[in-house]
Amino acid sequence: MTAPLLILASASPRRYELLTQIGVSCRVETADVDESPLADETPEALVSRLAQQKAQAVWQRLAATPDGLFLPVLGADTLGVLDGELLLKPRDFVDAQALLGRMSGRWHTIFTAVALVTAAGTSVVLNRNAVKFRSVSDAEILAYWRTGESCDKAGAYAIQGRGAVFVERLEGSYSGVMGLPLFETAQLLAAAGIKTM
Ligand SMILES: Cc1cn([C@H]2C[C@H](O)[C@@H](COP(=O)(O)OP(=O)(O)OP(=O)(O)O)O2)c(=O)[nH]c1=O
Repeated sequence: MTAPLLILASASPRRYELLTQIGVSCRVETADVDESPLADETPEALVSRLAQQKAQAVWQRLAATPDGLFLPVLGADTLGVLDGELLLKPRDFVDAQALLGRMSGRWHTIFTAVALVTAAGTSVVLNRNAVKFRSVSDAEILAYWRTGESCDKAGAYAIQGRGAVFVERLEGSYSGVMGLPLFETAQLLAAAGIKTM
């Protein structure tokens, strides 16, 4: 087991897999962060703030421990936007049905922000993706809900799973929609001296 290069401040298994894909070994440490938007906060500001807060909360907790490793801490947040409304994780089937029904046949935006905290401070990058859904019937939405894939995903779908069948077109980063844009993440890590090759 190679020593972790960084701490991943995320419970998302997708983010762990994506970091592993580019050869970055990490240890997962999560922190509870209130993800509710501030008044009049834009989606871009919200997703960037949450990515930073997740990483900074873990950094501060580790720094306070006796063996505070001071390994860099990476955090991320993903959300969708359609007609100015946030597309977050569905609360239940009715919520998922409303989300996917609104997204059916239309373009929506998926934002993912990635934040890296090191002793030198915090850097953050924002990745923006445009996703076009084909038309999705109510019967398909119900069948999709029953797969269980919707519940822990922003926008109630997983592009890396069965949700791929809804995605007619993507302008941006597949890994960014999944929750960790690998090009931007590698750039962020390289700027902090963390090589992926
Ligand atoms: C749109 C989309 C989102 N997602 C996932 C990525 C994230 O895990 C989740 C968005 O919720 P987030 O709050 O960004 O992340 P999380 O709650 O899973 O983990 P943590 O807060 O601890 O970092 O949606 C996919 O897996 N595939 C997709 O196509």
